[in-house]
Amino acid sequence: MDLQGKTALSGIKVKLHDMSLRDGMHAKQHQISLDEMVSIATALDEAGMPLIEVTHGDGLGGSSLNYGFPAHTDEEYLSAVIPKMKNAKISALQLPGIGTLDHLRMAKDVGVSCIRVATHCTEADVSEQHIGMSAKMEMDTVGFLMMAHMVSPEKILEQAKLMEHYGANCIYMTDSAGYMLPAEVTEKIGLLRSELNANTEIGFHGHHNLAMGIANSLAAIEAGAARIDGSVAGLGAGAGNTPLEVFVAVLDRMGVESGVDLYKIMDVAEDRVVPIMDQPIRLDRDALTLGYAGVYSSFLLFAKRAEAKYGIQARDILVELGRRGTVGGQEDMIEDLALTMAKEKGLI
Ligand SMILES: C[C@H](O)CC(=O)C(=O)O
Ligand SMILES: [Mn+2]
Repeated sequence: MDLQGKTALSGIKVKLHDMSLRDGMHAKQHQISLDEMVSIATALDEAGMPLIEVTHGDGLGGSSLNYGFPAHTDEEYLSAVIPKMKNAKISALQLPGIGTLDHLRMAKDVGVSCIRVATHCTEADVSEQHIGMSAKMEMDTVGFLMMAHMVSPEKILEQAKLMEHYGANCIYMTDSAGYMLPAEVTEKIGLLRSELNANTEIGFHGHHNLAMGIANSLAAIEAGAARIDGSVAGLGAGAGNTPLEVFVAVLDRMGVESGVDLYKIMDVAEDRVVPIMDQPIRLDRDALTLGYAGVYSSFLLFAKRAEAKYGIQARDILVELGRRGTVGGQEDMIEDLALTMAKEKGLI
């Protein structure tokens, strides 16, 4: 049975980038074992996934009281996975201020091919050193602008141009809160595509907090994005990332070439990723609140833990975090806020 119809995207090629073993680390409180990492990464490689990200959820050097201590160091994870890859390239995320240039050198030494330097969407200027060094080491160098719903298309473009100028060969527009609707993705990616250098690739990283992961990723491709992030079975922060096995099925139906085998990636989801989940990745009321209120997806488990500790509903904490315009890096404010709210309510 021919399941494909001809669509406006037929024949387009897109590069998928798996986040299960990096963004998924948030959902696993950074406790994925080495065996689980290797088992999922080798199955993804076998399925034809071209790029796989591996590190602490908050990138190289994320291991800390603020972000959470992982089961293993980044170097241990990377050194376990990279030698097992037949075709897939491994990327590492790096947030300046968390990851250092020494982490970057370590990543290069153990065989990481792609460095993604992430900053808040108004702070690209802090990425100059990291992007510059990664480009100098001739790595695939990506600038990753987080919480991109908080600013105008023109601001995103201004920040993207800085990253491009520092040496990034690809710029990501990142919907960290899963807040965006397709029209916003179209506008922002479209502006980047028309104004950045023609040989600079554009990427999109979505979260599924309003169930828009697939629709937003399609809008991004239509507007000119060549790389799309997602994670198998959606294993990622909040309601997870764009679920890759679903996205591959949709791309197949649309005639878009991803090079990923649909049945094999379905099996990775079912047989390897779902069994390691601590809780089902689903749009519960708290994950939905992230998307509705525009809150950083990694805050979800922090808010749930604060609810358990102080008796304030995670939803109320998240709404207040959104109202205050908090961004990644302010994880310590969550407990502080819950404590204040509990005192105001006379709970403690
Ligand atoms: C450090 C964050 O988890 C990066 C990311 O995946 C996002 O902003 O979304
Ligand atoms: Mn993310």
